Amino acid sequence: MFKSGRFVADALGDLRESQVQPNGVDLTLGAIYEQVKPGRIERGGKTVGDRQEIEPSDGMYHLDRGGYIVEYADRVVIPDGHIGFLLPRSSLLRNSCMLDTAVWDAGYEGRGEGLLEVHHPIELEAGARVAQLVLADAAHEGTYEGSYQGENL
Ligand SMILES: O=c1ccn([C@H]2C[C@H](O)[C@@H](COP(=O)(O)OP(=O)(O)OP(=O)(O)O)O2)c(=O)[nH]1
Repeated sequence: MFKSGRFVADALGDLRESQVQPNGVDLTLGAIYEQVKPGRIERGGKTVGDRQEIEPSDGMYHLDRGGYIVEYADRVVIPDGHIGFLLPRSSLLRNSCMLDTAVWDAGYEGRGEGLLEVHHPIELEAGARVAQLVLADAAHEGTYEGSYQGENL
């Protein structure tokens, strides 16, 4: 069963009321990076490629077509007994953009990242709501202990 937005908000704490939605909470734009060096994914490990931060002008990002790493401004906590899914705000889709996301594991805590695909130039304000996090009940063995634990805190 998916939890209510209020439940998700209580799990994360420290959110603006405008971020609380009926079925989840909206995450906001913290920083945007452009990858400049290749990463590497091996059978036993991985490396994230170097990136350069893009600076907003007067608080606004003016993005051309391309792929960008987005860091969310909000600290996410996935409580035991749950799994998180992050979905793009539909206004991004309606503006020819997509946010690609993965599974948020039980026990993860941090300011996570996603891939923003810009298929038509767009302007995004720092702190704008860009995605919605939902939580569902889930069985799991152990909790997240990977290299992204505690990232960007
Ligand atoms: O869109 C997403 C989805 C998940 N995460 C966070 C939460 C998740 O628990 C953590 C690790 O995700 P995943 O397990 O998919 O990463 P991995 O590449 O398999 O790394 P690891 O080996 O550390 O598990 O990253 C994000 O920041 N963005």
